[in-house]
Amino acid sequence: MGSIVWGEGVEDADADTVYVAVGKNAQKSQQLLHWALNNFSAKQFCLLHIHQPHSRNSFLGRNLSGVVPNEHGNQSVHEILDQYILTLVPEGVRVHKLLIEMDDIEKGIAKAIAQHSIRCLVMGAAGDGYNLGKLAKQESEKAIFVREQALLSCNIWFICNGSLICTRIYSKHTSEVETGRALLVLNSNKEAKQSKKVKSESTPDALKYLDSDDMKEIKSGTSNHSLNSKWSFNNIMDRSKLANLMFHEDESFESRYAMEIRRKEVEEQLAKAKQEVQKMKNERDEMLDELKMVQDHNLALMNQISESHCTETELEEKIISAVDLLISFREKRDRLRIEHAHAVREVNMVGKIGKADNSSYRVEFPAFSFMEINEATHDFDPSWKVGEGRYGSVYKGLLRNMHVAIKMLPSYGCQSLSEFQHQMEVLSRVRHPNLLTLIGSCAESRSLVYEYLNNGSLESHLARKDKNPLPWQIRISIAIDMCSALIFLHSSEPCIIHGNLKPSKVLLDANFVAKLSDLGIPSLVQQSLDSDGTSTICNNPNERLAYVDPECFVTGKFTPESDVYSFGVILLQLLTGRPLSGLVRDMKCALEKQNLKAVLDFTAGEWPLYQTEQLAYLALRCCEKTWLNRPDLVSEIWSVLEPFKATCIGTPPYLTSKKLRHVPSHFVCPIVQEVMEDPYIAADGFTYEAEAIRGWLNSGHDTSPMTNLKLDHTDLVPNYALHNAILEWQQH
Ligand SMILES: Nc1ncnc2c1ncn2[C@@H]1O[C@H](COP(=O)(O)OP(=O)(O)OP(=O)(O)O)[C@@H](O)[C@H]1O
Repeated sequence: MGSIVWGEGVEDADADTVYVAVGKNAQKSQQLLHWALNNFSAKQFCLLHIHQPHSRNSFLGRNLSGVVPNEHGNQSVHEILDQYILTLVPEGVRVHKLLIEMDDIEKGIAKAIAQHSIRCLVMGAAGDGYNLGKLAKQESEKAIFVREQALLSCNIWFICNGSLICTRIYSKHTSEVETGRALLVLNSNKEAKQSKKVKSESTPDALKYLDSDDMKEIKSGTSNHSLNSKWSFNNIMDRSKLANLMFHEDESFESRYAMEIRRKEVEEQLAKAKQEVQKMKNERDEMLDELKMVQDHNLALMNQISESHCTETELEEKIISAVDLLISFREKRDRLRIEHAHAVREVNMVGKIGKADNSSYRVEFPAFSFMEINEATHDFDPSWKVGEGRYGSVYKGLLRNMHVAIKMLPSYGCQSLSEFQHQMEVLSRVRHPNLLTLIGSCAESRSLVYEYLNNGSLESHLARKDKNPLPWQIRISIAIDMCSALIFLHSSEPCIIHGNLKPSKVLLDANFVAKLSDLGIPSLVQQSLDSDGTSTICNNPNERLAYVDPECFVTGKFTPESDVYSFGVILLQLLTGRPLSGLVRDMKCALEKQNLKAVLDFTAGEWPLYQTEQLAYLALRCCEKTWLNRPDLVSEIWSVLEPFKATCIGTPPYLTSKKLRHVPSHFVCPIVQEVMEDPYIAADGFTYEAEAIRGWLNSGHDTSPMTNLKLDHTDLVPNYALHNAILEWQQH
């Protein structure tokens, strides 16, 4: 069915305009208009009338007093509406008119709401039922869309007899419809509360602060009113039914709309989820790429590691084979050295055999005449006498430009000339850096010519303690020198026993190198006294017997252990500087009390206590009465003394004392006792003057000049470091 719309000033209407639906009944319409004017503060109102042209109860033709319609039609409706406005509306309030021609009032109202975006509508509640929902259903989808766009919501106030019956929200897509329905049926406080939420700006002042209780009152008021007027009540119920019906018809549309909204939301969520999934896929792909890279890298590293392992194994094998090769080369080198040494020896032997005179093999041993001896000693001037012992006087002398010490043997030990010379030859072959060198002899005067040592004997140094006491380093160095000489003697073939070891027989050279003197003298002298030729002791009961092995008094014979005993006593004297009496006892006592300091001679300086204690125990063992309990010279005594070599031989502080030592001892060749010009290291580890050690080796020796032990080889290595040190020292 078509419709005609007349609007006067409607184009000026806005969202705040309050529409009042006026009908055929002038009284009710006036009540509506009154109520709207009283309850809305809006400045614009619009009278909405649905004209039913084909109805016999048409509004047209009636006047305010309900007169019959005339033929002027629409013009009359406007007049009537104008009359409403003139009589009811106060000044300052604008009122428009909206006239819609349609046979169905509900459709007309719905159309007006949709077309004019009515937000606020006041209409009668006791009139004919307006089925707004039906209208909505009949509208086309396009119309629905238009209405949804234009009509967000429309508040409808239902007025009956000048009072508000209920309010309703006409909407297609909000839950406010629910609220509207709740208000319409007026059956709960909760619903009334919800109604409060839907108040628009156009809500009448009277309703603005309505709560559930207010709504209850409205309900009760309405109910009371309905009780008073059955017609009104029934009419309201009809309206309620109508509204419910309208609502249910709207419900399917609402649900579709809700579903559409939901669908859109779901689609949006789905799109978001898809984006997320895509993003995660991308991330996963990136991570997979990275993982692949890492795996590749890992594989490459593993390959490298395995290659490294292979290389390592190969290198290890190479090292092992190189070591094997080195060992075999060394063995070969050693074999060659031995062969070389043998070859050299054989060459020397052949050379010697080739010489007509076998005596040339003998060490050249000067024989001095009595005249020379006499001259050297200035006619045995007592002022040139340096000492006198049991076996004769000792003179200092200058013989063939050499400073010598000449020992005059007693005449009672007279031997034949040949015997004396033979004995001299034997003694002259016994050479060691720590043995007083026998330079020559004078058979005529039965004198022996020795190198002269200008630092006197150990006895004299121990006796004058107050004047320049020997430092502990020199004392230990002396013990080392003595031990070295004894090892040499005892290891000689045949074994040579000193047999008269005591401090007076330990002479010190300019460098405080100790040299044992008087080797073989007792036997030389005793041979003439004792027919059996063995070494026996003189039974003089004096102090010198303190150095004699107690077992010799029982057996009457000297043994290598006898020298060890004497060495022990001298070592105790070196440590303590004490007289012989009670020396062993005091040392034992001190060690038992762990108070070595009590007996040590601290004029020698600060002894290294731990090592010194070792020496003290060693000395006591040497002094054991039973020779079996005494320590072995090489394996025990030397092993204790040797570590001191680095500290005590050729090192400060005593070397720095020019008063004591002018030349560092390690600059001096142990064989020739002169500062070395061309130092060479032999197989024994000692350094010698090249010419001296070569002479030693060439004369058939294969033993160390220092230890008399067999040399591993006869190779000599130049000692450049020592050579430089000597040169540097000589320059200063
Ligand atoms: N080569 C020498 N250089 C310097 N002084 C020496 C030399 N030989 C001996 N003397 C000195 O002569 C002193 C006498 O020594 P000698 O060996 O004759 O007798 P002794 O050892 O004192 O006693 P005895 O021989 O009766 O046991 C020594 O104490 C020493 O001072």
